[in-house]
Amino acid sequence: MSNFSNQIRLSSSLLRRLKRKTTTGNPLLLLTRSFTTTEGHRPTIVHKRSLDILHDPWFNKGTAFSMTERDRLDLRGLLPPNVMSSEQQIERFMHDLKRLQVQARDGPSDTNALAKWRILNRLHDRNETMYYKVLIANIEEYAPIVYTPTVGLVCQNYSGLFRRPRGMYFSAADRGEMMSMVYNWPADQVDMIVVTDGSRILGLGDLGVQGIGIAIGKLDLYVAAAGINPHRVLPVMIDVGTNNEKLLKDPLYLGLQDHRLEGNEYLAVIDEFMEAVFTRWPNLIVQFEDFQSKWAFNLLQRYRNTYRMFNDDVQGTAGVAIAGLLGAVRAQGRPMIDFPKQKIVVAGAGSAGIGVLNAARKTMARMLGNNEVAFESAKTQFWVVDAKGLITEERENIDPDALPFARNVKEIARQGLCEGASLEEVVKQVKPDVLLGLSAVGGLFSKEVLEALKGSTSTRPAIFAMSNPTTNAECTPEEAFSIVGENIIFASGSPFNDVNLGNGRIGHCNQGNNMYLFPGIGLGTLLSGSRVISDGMLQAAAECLAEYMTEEEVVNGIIYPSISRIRDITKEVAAAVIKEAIKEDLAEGYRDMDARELRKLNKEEIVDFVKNNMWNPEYPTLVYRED
Ligand SMILES: NC(=O)C1=CN([C@@H]2O[C@H](COP(=O)(O)OP(=O)(O)OC[C@H]3O[C@@H](n4cnc5c(N)ncnc54)[C@H](O)[C@@H]3O)[C@@H](O)[C@H]2O)C=CC1
Ligand SMILES: CC(=O)C(=O)O
Ligand SMILES: [Mg+2]
Repeated sequence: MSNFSNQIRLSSSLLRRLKRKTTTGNPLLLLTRSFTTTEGHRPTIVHKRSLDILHDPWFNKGTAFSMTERDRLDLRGLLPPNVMSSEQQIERFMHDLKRLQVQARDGPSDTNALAKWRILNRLHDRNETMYYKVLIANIEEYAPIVYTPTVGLVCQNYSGLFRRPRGMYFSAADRGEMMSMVYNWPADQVDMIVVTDGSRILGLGDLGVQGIGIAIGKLDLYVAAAGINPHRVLPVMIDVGTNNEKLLKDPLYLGLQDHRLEGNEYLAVIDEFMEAVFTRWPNLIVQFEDFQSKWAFNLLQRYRNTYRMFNDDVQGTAGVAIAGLLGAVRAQGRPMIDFPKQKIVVAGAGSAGIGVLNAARKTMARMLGNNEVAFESAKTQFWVVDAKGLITEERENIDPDALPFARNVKEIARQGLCEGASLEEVVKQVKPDVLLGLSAVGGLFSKEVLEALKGSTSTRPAIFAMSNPTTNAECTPEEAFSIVGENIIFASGSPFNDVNLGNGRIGHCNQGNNMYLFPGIGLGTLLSGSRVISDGMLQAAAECLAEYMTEEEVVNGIIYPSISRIRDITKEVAAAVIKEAIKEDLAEGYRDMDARELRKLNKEEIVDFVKNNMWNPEYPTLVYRED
């Protein structure tokens, strides 16, 4: 049946209902309006009324319910009589929120930030559409509140902040029950799950069940940046215990007070969860977030060829780093193809560091001819330093994931280095083009390390202090610009203000965070209908981000877009992911757009297809129907 005749059918049932319920307003006027309704404004059918609607953030519009809708949904008398526009609602809300900012002193991570999070969270609880409208319109200001750095503070304080539950909790105590309990979630369709086991939340370590905050924050960006419908996202916490002794002793801790499951017992819980969610929602995409490194790689290999899933810390971070590293090459006035000549020191060999190293090595190898020799030679561009210093082949009990990057001892001796050499020593001897931190150690790029970087052979040394949240950044932009020099390229994982270099010049602080990629990877995968997320799709996402920046921007030290452009870059990234899925013959299509139709689209049409499928925070017309 065409949309138009659908509308007629709806309209006549609407008319019957209006005749029964409406005491004011002209039903015919409403009927006429619904005749002109377009596809995008089709009414939303709801199966609840009255207070149940007002208490449901998915459907609630608060004071913006029109009088006819109040009658239709039995809301008359349950709201103050003045009907507000959504603009007026937001004006009132923002007035309240802005009052807090007056005394804010220390930037986004001070205590006012937590108060702002509370206010925003309360809005999310009562009116989801309005919440996302506020977030999207003010993304630059509130991304640091719903995401890093404040989300870290929220996770640390989650037991105290907990009011209404959001998302689902699967615990070790639910073994054998997950296949049925997954049906407790009210939505018949879920597109995106972000799941964590809370074992490594940002750089804050094991926060157990409190890690749910990061899944919620990431999904906020899925809605705000990628336009994933908020009714179809699900934050998940898998509580397999915690090894955080403080939480184990805290009587107010909300999670299981046992040590973490290990080995096969752990795997059995994650396996059961994956099977349950993909059984109920076969078209789902699952993003793994903030799993400690020992499980991050293992689970990625275990599931990536079977399920639509990816690990954001390993794969999303890698793509963002590659885009930034290519930007840094361009900023030196060199073509991207010169990337394989860069000397890169990486501090941190966990899930994020190793993910970046593998992806950077592959990118270099591709540029050098994409063969075994190129792959071997590319690895000599990296020096990896972890908690025990420079990693060489002499390292005892070396982590297998770090092994490919262990330096040859003889070769390193010629550079005046040895196993376990300090970061300062490595930087001094290597004179790298890039110093990249994913160590979770705040201040690791000390004055001495930054002084050593002054000896870099690059015309524009690049510093990536990517650890989160703010206090875990390896250095601040002020430290970097003042010690290494004004010509550097700087990026940090959490937002910092740009640095005033005097004489009207600005030291640009880029935010090098996987938020520029994961929403587009998820959206592109969803709309392509690919059943897996291939390396090629991830590479396409990274290249799209790299190419998004203009020559003028990179020359000025701007290697990532401003957060205010996150919805636009996400649309482009999603389109690039779809294009690659089509190229690799992985695309199976989405809804009416089957694989054959998808293959016919040109680049611009793919971008339009993405744009048309992004959810916008507009109130839909609600129509009640009994179950
Ligand atoms: N900006 C972004 O988009 C992202 C940032 N991250 C950040 O990266 C950090 C690390 O994450 P993971 O790799 O998963 O953690 P992890 O705990 O698995 O790895 C940390 C690594 O740092 C090393 N390390 C510790 N102390 C060190 C020191 N003094 N010198 C050199 N290395 C040292 C450890 O040995 C380990 O190899 C976290 O702070 C996280 O927030 C992670 C993903 C994305
Ligand atoms: C950004 C992110 O995913 C992290 O810090 O873990
Ligand atoms: Mg993460």
